[in-house]
Amino acid sequence: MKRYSVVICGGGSTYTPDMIELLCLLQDSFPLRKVKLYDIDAERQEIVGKFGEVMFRDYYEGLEFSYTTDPAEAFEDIDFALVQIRAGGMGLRNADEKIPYKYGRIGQETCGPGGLAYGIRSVPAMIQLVKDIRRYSPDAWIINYANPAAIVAEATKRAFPGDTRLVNICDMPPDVLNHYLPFIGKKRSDIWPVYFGLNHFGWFTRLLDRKTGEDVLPELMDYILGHYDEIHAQFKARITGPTDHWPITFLDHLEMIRDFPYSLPNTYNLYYLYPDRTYGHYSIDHTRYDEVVEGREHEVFGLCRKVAELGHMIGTEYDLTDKIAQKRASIRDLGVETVYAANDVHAAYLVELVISIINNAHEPTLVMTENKGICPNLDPGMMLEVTCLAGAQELMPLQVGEVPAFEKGLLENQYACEKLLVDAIFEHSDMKLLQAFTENRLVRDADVAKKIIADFKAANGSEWPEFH
Ligand SMILES: NC(=O)c1ccc[n+]([C@@H]2O[C@H](COP(=O)([O-])OP(=O)(O)OC[C@H]3O[C@@H](n4cnc5c(N)ncnc54)[C@H](O)[C@@H]3O)[C@@H](O)[C@H]2O)c1
Ligand SMILES: O=P(O)(O)OC[C@H]1O[C@H](O[C@H]2[C@H](O)[C@@H](O)[C@@H](O)O[C@@H]2CO)[C@H](O)[C@@H](O)[C@@H]1O
Ligand SMILES: [Mn+2]
Repeated sequence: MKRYSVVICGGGSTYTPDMIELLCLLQDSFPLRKVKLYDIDAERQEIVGKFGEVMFRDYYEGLEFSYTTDPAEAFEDIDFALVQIRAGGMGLRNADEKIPYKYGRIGQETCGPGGLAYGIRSVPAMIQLVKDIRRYSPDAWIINYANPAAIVAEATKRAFPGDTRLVNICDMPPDVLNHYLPFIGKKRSDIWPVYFGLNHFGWFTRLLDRKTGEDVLPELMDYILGHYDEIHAQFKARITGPTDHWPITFLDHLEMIRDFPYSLPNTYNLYYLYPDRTYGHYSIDHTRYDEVVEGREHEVFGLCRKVAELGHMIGTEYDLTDKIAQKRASIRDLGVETVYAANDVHAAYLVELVISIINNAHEPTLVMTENKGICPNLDPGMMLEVTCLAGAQELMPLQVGEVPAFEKGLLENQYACEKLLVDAIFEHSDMKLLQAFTENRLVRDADVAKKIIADFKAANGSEWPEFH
């Protein structure tokens, strides 16, 4: 079997250690000859790079591993670029999330005004990154997680028209399935999902059993509504404290399902449909940024430093020998647990896509792709997150059909906002920038938009492009 070369862009990402572990677990399904990390922050990346040196030395015989800040070194001779950069870093995520609260608006990483500011940084960063990758490895697959994925997808659609090996993905929809499918005795690999929406604003409308073709979403909805109090208590019991973001999110999500019990929504829909409730989860003094720095970043980097200090994982409390031996079978049987307090479905979802591509397996995978009639009553230019069959040459979208009035109204408004923002970035247009912020359901008011934009401009300094 061919052995592949992979570069992880954003090597200093808190998700990289989990990704490295998964690559060790999947040596048979996704055999590698080379793994490189690439980042613009050498110091941050070195924390993960030193960890990767130990893990790969212990568990990946013959693999060539390195980490660099040099694009030429990073992008020469690669088959897959796995992208998880954070343009502007966590410091500006803090600004994205705190500034809107100053004006009574939700501060969130990818939604609302914070997501728009994030998009203003991510678009130029991603366009440069793709250009750099294409310069050295024109045929490499670029699988992108960098957010805000909806805005990045809209911008890269325009900047790289026809680039069928540039794919934007999100781990939220599979995470929603991981939370609910077990209620009907299923897991993700048992079903073909039918989903539509923009990234972080979508709905599952059918869940087709891969054996029988039967739509099991009605069964799942019946189960949820029939056992609502029991599930609510179960989800509530998972909340360990006021900063336990995901269990709190999924409790709100369960209540949203009860209000709109005909489809399975994305958790991010909560921001748009329940803005008062989601606004109240945070404040100008404390947002998700604080929880991530105190939580995932602290835990993951602490672990990386410990393993680097030990110089080995084999024979220590971090030994993965048994787990690797057990898991080397297949991605499909991969349990979602990992040794890290951080993420699970994040790495698994991306590698599942890659394995489908290298095997030309045409697995059903949610990715962002141009509408062009998939949902005929939505703007044809929308970068819709829909089910595509992932093959070696391209990802082929499944048709969805007309969407209902409620979802159509929400998505057309959100797309107008995202499209205007990308217009503003490409045209350096102050007017379109103000229109994009004012259009957004979480801003709505031009006076508020002007104040938020002014504060974002000050906070972003040189990271904020010229608008006139
Ligand atoms: N699509 C999804 O569903 C999904 C899921 C989880 C995380 N993410 C995204 O993945 C990214 C990483 O998340 P994180 O919390 O680990 O971030 P992080 O801040 O921990 O790490 C991001 C890394 O990217 C680096 N970076 C920034 N700009 C870069 C550039 N131009 N070139 C190379 N490296 C660059 C930073 O120096 C940093 O080391 C974020 O954009 C996050 O929003 C997306
Ligand atoms: O607030 P963060 O940095 O913890 O997470 C923001 C990201 O949240 C989603 O990714 C989730 C993922 O869906 C969940 O299963 C688990 O792995 O945690 C991830 C992040 O913690 C969302 O899809 C991303 O776009 C966000 O960046
Ligand atoms: Mn996402």
